[in-house]
Amino acid sequence: MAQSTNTRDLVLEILLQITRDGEYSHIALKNALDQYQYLKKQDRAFITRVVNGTLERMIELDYIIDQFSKVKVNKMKPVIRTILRSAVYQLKYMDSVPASAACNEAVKLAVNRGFGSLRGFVNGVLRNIARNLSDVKGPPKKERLRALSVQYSLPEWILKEWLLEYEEETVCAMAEEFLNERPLTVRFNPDRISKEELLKMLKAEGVSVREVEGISCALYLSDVDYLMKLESFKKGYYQVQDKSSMQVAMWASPKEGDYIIDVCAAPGGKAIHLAEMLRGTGHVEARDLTEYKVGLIWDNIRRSGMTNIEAVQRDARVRDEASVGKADIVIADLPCSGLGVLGRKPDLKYKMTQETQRELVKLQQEILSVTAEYVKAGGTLIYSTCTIHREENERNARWFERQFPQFHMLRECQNLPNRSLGDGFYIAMFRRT
Ligand SMILES: C[S@@+](CC[C@H](N)C(=O)[O-])C[C@H]1O[C@@H](n2cnc3c(N)ncnc32)[C@H](O)[C@@H]1O
Repeated sequence: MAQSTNTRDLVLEILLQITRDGEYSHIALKNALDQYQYLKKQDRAFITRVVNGTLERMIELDYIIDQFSKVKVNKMKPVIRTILRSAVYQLKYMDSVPASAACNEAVKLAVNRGFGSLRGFVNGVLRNIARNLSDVKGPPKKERLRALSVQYSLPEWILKEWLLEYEEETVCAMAEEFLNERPLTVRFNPDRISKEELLKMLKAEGVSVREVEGISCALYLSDVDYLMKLESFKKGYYQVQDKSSMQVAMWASPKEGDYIIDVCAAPGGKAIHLAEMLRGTGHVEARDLTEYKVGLIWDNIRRSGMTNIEAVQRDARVRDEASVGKADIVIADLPCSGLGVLGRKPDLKYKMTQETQRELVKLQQEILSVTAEYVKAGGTLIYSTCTIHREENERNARWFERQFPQFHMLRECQNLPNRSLGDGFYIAMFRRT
């Protein structure tokens, strides 16, 4: 693989945006790949792989670097530590990159970024790592948390929390799962295109497709270079949506003519699924907080071709008098710590803190209290998150039942991240009596 310094500079820039400037990984990557559409397919794949891989394995990479550098990673300048991290990722996890290329290109990057005085340091640390990588031992087993943290690149506080709630075997299986490559899952609208026609179209576009067991309108796509460029995507035949998140509309099972409010809907996956299930009848109001998010929903609505759905800017914490007692179904797919989707958004594990998690539990309760009122008698409320943290899930559901006895729970489910089930996800369905 002969990636140029420019490609690696792009990797460096994206990683800095994420780790130094706080941008979300999926947004930083998407913006860069949108901007550099002209790059060769293999360069784009290299950028995606190194950015995601470096984030996925960052704790382990830092541990390795710290074994060979006098200056510890957390004391380094952001540019230098980011160059070293992504170079060590290539050394350890990308057989296709020769060690000499990973080291030389890292030195060039440091020089180009104005750190010529550190070329000897970068070169020395990386060559030393390249020579001795196979001898690096993890922390001793007696430091159990630290050893697991380095093995799975998960912050210790997250592991500690999960170990209180799940068996160690389960925690390790989930942690392992987050490091596996995840398929791109899409849901197509059978009213717009038959499965046979879509499979034919995707094949002609060079995309490999696998069917999803148990969900006839879902497909796994691979060999996708740039989704937005595919005619099949632009025509709105399908939406990107994980298998577990498709459960929301399937559980809600709307009937023709239903009025549905999705109070936190962007980018619109579940709301559009519901609009499709209404088959042109009824109405879905897909709300979100900001103009930007509402714009994202509109983009997807337009692409989907559905006309029984609209996107509306509204703060779910603020009571909307006009909606009280009006909805057959309310979807509360609320902001959460997102620790069930670390396989897709690896940076979340470094951004999330216990304090933020606690604040999110309060926010979820606040939004549930306001929006539950929109459900009409006999109507349904679905609460969901993409996390596996019980405080945000089962315990919030119990809290809701105590606070709102006019609702009773019909069913709930905690999906743990798993290759066949999809992302980590929680759903609870309540009926208003
Ligand atoms: C888990 S995401 C929703 C995903 C969406 N249901 C889907 O299937 O595509 C949570 C959403 O809540 C939105 N949000 C956060 N605070 C909000 C608030 N106070 N009012 C409305 N939406 C809010 C976020 O902007 C984010 O888009």
